[in-house]
Amino acid sequence: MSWDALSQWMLPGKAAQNPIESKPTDISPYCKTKTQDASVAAEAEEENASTPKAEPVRIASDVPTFSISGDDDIEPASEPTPPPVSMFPALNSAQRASSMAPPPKPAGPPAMKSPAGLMAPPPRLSGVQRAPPPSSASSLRAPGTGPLPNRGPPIGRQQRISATLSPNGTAVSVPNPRGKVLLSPGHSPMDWAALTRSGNLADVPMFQRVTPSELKCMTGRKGKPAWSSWQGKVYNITPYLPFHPGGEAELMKAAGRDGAKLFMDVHPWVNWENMLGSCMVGVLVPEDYGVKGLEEMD
Ligand code: HEM
Repeated sequence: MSWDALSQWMLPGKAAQNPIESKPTDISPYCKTKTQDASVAAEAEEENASTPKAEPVRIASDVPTFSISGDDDIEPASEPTPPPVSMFPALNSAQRASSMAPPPKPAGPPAMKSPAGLMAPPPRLSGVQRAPPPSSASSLRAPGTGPLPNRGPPIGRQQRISATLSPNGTAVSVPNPRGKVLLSPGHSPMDWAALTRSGNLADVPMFQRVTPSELKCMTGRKGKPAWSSWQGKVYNITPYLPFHPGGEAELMKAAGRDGAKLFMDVHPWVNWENMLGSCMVGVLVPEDYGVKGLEEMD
């Protein structure tokens, strides 16, 4: 197949007129904060105290001694400073004597304390059917109904082109002022070129003389073929309908009548005769063509 077959459908010198070509971070329960670290260490110390352990032999001189009131202001870094004892309210104050009631406990069942000091998980709702967890495979499954993505238009239906692919593969919306359609698979211009070479597509036994009223009859509806005339010749445009880049509906406007004006208004650079040569039915004759001939014979 050669592209030459397509270029011959363009009228010489007209192709150039074609405008187309041209919350702060969530910390996991396993990730402890500094305060959690301190409490966990305190718990561990308590546990150690209750567990009997072998005591190492200690030499009294190893124990460091400190003087609180002394001038020595160097504190050993290894010993943590004991937290200051709260002196408020004062030991002899009325507030202490009245002994304030503790804050009320929250209503509801007491929260279970887990060994790690973490909150217990919320109770499960009994009787509630849980939905299965979304699986990654479900997103790969084809939907039961509706169109599938990226499959193009349904076969047998033409759709106006409204998007194309950019060089990086993303869909780009483009204006389609010319009204081109997406042709269904197997109906490209190349396919049409191959079909026209395969034989005669006029669907008539021999060349016909077609009167205007006969042409008017061939509308492509009610089982009749669609014929159209161009410069005195009549063509069967039915086989070309699914191949027409402008869509079937547009082409059907020329059915049953002279299509020259419509054709030239849209694409004067297209070569009708070359494209539809194998669809030629015959020639257009005046309405009284046959009658006149018979009258002359009388
Ligand atoms: C009957 C013979 C016809 C033939 C052989 C024919 C052929 C073509 C071709 C080859 C194209 C593509 C043009 C391009 O890519 O530059 C086209 C497009 C188009 N045709 Fe036709 N056509 C015919 C009749 C008609 C008629 C009668 C109409 C309108 C009533 C029409 C409307 C369109 C439109 C809107 C487009 C898309 C826009 C464009 O390409 O300019 N065509 N046609």
